[in-house]
Amino acid sequence: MLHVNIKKTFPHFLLDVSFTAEKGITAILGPSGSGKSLTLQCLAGLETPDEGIITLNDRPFFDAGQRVNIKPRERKIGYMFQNYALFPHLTVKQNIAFGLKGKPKAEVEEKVEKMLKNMELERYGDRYPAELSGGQQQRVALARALIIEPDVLLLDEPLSAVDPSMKETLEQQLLTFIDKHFSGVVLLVTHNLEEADRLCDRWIIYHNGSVIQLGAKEEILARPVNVTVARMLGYKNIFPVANIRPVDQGVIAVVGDSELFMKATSPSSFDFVAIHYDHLMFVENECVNTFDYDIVQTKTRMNVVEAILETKHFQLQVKVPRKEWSSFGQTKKKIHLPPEHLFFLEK
Ligand SMILES: Nc1ncnc2c1ncn2[C@@H]1O[C@H](COP(=O)(O)OP(=O)(O)OP(=O)(O)O)[C@@H](O)[C@H]1O
Repeated sequence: MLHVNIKKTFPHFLLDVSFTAEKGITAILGPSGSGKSLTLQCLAGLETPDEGIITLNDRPFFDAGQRVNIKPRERKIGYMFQNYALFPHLTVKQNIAFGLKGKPKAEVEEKVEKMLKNMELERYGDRYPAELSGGQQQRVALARALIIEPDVLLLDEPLSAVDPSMKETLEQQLLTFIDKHFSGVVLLVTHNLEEADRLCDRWIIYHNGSVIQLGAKEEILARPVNVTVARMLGYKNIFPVANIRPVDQGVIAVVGDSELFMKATSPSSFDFVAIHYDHLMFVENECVNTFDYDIVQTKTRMNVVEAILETKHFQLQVKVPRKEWSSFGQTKKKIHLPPEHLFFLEK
């Protein structure tokens, strides 16, 4: 298990993060400038934290208190940089061998040959990066990171430079090659929610140099801890709560001049109530949390309709498959907010 608890101060930025990561791929997800790459650099030993510790299975890489700071090479951390950062003047073989500098020639050659085979690059060893496709460059970068037989693999925005038409293929390819040839801790930095969703089951959410939520992806998606995380995850239906009162089997939240029944316990503090658009339901009959609506706006994207609905009390944003929209959304004119899917959010 990788254990990270570090602080690093710059004149205009404070990184103060604590998390653990186990075998498998964990996403570090957050907006630009939130400290994701800086964390990877501290892990790899390219930046030195001011305070804290970094350990892998209790082996310290860094411990400010004990004055431990293991050299980058000795940490056995594979690092795939943003945009791959391949050396343009070196061949594929030389790029892959880069991390083995100082090792006996025969050992280097043997390892490079094996890596070329593993990454299906046998025919490209003597080419230069500019003579490769995007997918081949990606595999060279992965080979260069894996050749040191790392215990931890760091991937910094591995798909950000990829042409959108190739993204899905290269994403799948990356996943396949990692699955086949690496079994340790992988940290994947991204600011792309869909990418994190497809590649990782565990997420660490960054904001302004701090971890604001971490855990299983499904739990984070279902229950973001605050409005910042909720907005990052694409929640649009977030309403300020004026007051709450406990009732039988739940809580009533006063939202504007309306009341919403929630299957929840009274929180100690509350600012907003939220619901994911997946949980909104078009209905015909009147029941609790059911509102008539007018359609204010619709946008059709591929097979999905995004619509803004206006009830007497608030606007709701829905996203439904086109088929469902034509059979329900346009005709039923009542929307239901299921009490079990409404939850409280803090600022
Ligand atoms: N060596 C440095 N000196 C001063 N400030 C730095 C240094 N390295 C990073 N920072 C600052 O730390 C902050 C976080 O940078 P970082 O590159 O980690 O962000 P990020 O989340 O990876 O962003 P992006 O997604 O855009 O790559 C930024 O405000 C950056 O300016």
